[in-house]
Amino acid sequence: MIFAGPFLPSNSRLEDVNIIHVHPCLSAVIPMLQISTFANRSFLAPRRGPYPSPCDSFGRPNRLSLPSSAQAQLIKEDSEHSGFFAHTAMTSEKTDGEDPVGPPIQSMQLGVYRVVTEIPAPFSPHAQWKRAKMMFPTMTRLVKDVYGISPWMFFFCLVAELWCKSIEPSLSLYLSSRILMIIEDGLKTGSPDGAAISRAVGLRMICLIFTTVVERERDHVESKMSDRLATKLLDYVLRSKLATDLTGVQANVSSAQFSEHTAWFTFKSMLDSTFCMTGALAQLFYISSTPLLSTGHGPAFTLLSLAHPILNILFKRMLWMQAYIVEANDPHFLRMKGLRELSEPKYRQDVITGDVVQHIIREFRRAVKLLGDADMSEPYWQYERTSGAVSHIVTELAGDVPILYYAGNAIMDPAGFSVTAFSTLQQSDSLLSSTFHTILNNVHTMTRRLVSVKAAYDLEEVVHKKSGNLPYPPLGRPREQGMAFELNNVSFSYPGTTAHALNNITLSIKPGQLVVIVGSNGSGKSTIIKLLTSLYDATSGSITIDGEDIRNYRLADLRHATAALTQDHHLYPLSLRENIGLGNPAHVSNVEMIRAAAKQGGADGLISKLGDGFETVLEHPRGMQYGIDVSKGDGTLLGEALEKMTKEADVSGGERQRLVASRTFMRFTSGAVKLVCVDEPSSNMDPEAEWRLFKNFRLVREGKTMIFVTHRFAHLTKHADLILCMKEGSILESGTHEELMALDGEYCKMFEIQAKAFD
Ligand SMILES: Nc1ncnc2c1ncn2[C@@H]1O[C@H](COP(=O)(O)OP(=O)(O)OP(=O)(O)O)[C@@H](O)[C@H]1O
Repeated sequence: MIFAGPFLPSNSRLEDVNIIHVHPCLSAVIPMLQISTFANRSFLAPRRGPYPSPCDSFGRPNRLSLPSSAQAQLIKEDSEHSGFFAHTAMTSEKTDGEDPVGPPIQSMQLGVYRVVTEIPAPFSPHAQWKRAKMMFPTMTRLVKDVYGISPWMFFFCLVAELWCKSIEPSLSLYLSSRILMIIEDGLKTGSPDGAAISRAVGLRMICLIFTTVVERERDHVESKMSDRLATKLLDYVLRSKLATDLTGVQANVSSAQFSEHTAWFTFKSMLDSTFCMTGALAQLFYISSTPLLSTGHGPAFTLLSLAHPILNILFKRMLWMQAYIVEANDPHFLRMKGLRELSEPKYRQDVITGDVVQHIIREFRRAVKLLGDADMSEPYWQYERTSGAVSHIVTELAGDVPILYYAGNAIMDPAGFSVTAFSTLQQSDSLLSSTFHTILNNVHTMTRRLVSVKAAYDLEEVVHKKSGNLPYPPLGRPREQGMAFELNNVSFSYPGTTAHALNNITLSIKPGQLVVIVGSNGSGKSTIIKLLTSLYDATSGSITIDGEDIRNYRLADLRHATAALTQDHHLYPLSLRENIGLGNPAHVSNVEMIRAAAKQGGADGLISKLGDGFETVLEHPRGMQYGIDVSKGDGTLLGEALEKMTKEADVSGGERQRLVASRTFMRFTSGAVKLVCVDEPSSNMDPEAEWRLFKNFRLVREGKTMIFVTHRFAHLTKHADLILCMKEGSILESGTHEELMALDGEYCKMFEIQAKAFD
């Protein structure tokens, strides 16, 4: 059970976050923290500004994410800390992994949770400047992107923010103090000036109405800008990610997490920080320069009002003010949770047929007993409680110091006491406190978010597999001939690993041959296919296609000439028509071709049974329907509505494989395919479907070299021109079925094991 903080955006999907598994209690905490956002226009504001908002201007929770290298470190140090729990302790983590990014991290145990945070670096102007310089190009590019969406909307946002964050709070403060002053004067003289009071109240009302209109319009425009920026950036990220080949994926370079609204939130944080700063300066100027307020006390009062937010920041431990990771690591707590999950419908059948109900209850009680009084409350609260009692009391008292100061002065010098000044200074205390918090929070979140935005922009720099210049098929080559391969001493290790998946493979595949690769698990069968289909380059040795080094050909041409079908291929979250049609994008709407391909893949029957036929969407994009505080089958009408909404057509595993295979048959309609690689695509198919599939492949083999990987010999090996029997990354035996049987070696042994089953 792991989750990452401070918060996930309400519109984020689980796969958008770096560390998955979001703690359910987070949803309970967010509204509580949202309540604490400060109403800075209140007439007589509460004494103490609350914590800075963890939400953006749309009320959506902020989101931060850790750099992937930090995760790697955390995962790495997992083992070092297992078994360490049930007390509060802080240890510094080593960050000596490869490619360390960001500040060092520290881990602490809070009850049943381990919490990992960054250790804030001591303030260093040089380091800050370096960091700012590093982020400057990202900031500039972001501002340009936002401006590019709509210049007038951009300027409207600037002006609206300037009004709402800088001008309006000071103006409000001025107007409310003016109303109070007139009232106070009236009380002193015994004849209140009704006209002046009405004018001042009217002005304040106008200001309030104007601000409300500006805010509404601003929210409207910002929401549009946010969506447009999101789609612009998503388009960019999509293009970059789709261009990333397996080498990049394997090296984890395309895993930059990017929630669609991150860029806008970053821009907003930049605006907010700037205008909050100018707003704070305006307030300070007003307090210290207004004669009524500055009767010797304004500046002192101003300084004292800053004590509370400063002490709060220095001493109050607030987990959500920083990026953090929480992991429930108490074994008894985890066991208790695991046992509790066994009551979910998913496990019903196993639990009932396994007759384990009593065991689960007994073990659950045992885990609860062993857990004892270990603190299970949310880590945010536990973290807050780790701050010392003295600093806590001092911080809270600091909030009252400005008022105590003023009250003391009122006793010493009653003539200089003014209720208006008292109230205005009290308001400004709250206002400054809140502004201060907002600035700090914004600067902090902006810095973190800029890292995500930079990661998204950096996707452009991902090193892709190099492409050669030679066209394929080479000019003058007979069009109806399959690919020919020569592998010479080929060895291969996957990126980031040292173990050889393939060892000194030497092999020759003639054009149009039907090759079958067999061998034990992990022997390198799929890896050979990945090299032949140019997903990876050999680590050493050479591979040629039609006598030319494979790396010299244009990658796009090779991909066009290759059809691959493996058990790792998936259905797309699109209609079945597109799922099959995309085998040949040029004919994605050609129903006749798609129907024929579906027949060859054995999927025609199942498609006709589905209500929407070829338009059925089996895989919907994730997270498109969800309920809050409602669950399917909870007995409410809402629960029932959710159930109907999320009910999707589904097919069996074997039927899925038939659909994916149909896409490969559609691919043949391009006429360009010269190599077909089929890697165990029929593991879930019934014997007849499997037999038909291989038969249909053999029927279209003309002009193509076909390579099959299989564990089931029956349908293929007797038709094979060449069988490769692999073991531990090497080719142990090669030849036809008869030749290998005559060898009486590994192949013969495997064949006989399968044949014996039928004796
Ligand atoms: N993406 C990867 N990263 C690192 N190592 C990998 C990767 N894929 C496979 N390997 C390793 O490479 C070796 C060969 O794997 P490969 O998938 O080619 O075996 P296989 O013969 O196809 O196995 P199976 O019959 O189980 O499908 C194995 O030791 C495997 O663990």
